[in-house]
Amino acid sequence: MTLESSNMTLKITDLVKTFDQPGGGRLKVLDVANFAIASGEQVALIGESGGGKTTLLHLIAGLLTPDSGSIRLAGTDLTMLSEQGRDRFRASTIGYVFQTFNLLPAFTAIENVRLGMTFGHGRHDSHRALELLDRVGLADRAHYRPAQLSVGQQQRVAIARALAAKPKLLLADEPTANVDPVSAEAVLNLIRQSCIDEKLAMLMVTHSMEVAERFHRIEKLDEINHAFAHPM
Ligand SMILES: Nc1ncnc2c1ncn2[C@@H]1O[C@H](COP(=O)(O)OP(=O)(O)OP(=O)(O)O)[C@@H](O)[C@H]1O
Repeated sequence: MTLESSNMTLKITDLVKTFDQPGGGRLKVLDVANFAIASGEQVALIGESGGGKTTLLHLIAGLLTPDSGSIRLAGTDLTMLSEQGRDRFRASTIGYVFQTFNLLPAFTAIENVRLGMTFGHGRHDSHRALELLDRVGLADRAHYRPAQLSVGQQQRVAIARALAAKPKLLLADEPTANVDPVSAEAVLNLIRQSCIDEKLAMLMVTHSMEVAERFHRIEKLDEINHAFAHPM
């Protein structure tokens, strides 16, 4: 492994992704020659609606597979793994914060956080789960279910869950889109500080230039993606 690649948490090369179109034919959504994130680096991803930002995050998370190209994450090429292998790798290597939180409604805050560890660590570590809830300011809400929490609190639980398995890369897809402006500020600061504390690299999709400007680097998808709106 070269010095350069050892310092990279993520390295994407010649990535192509197409989708079947409902009316027939395929749409090439992504064609990215090179994209990398260094360890500990915080990158904001901006781009037009429908430009392929979520698709890129899903490929990095191994939730989708590319048509061609490679996605190296913490030294492993995702495209070489089976679906089961990708699931296991994702659980231990990636934290994902969604726009819609995706908490399980029947479980309490601490149970939701512990669920983030189930596959990653193969065990439930209640001490770390409580520590994470404490970090997001919700130690006193550990036994509340999502419906008993405010929207901003729910997103903070989701952040704690994303950190639970000690991942190497945090993916966040417009994590502040559904919270009020005051909570959005708190959620954003929390994600960024948590990544520093946990020595995590981060890729966050945002529509806000004001938010993006606080990151180490801004990546404009439309500039690195040569497939933008390219019907085949
Ligand atoms: N499963 C799918 N089947 C067919 N087309 C898809 C599928 N998923 C996404 N697409 C298409 O891929 C393109 C990119 O979608 P994607 O959700 O990645 O965009 P985005 O940049 O995240 O958009 P937004 O900012 O609006 O959330 C869109 O044109 C969409 O219609």
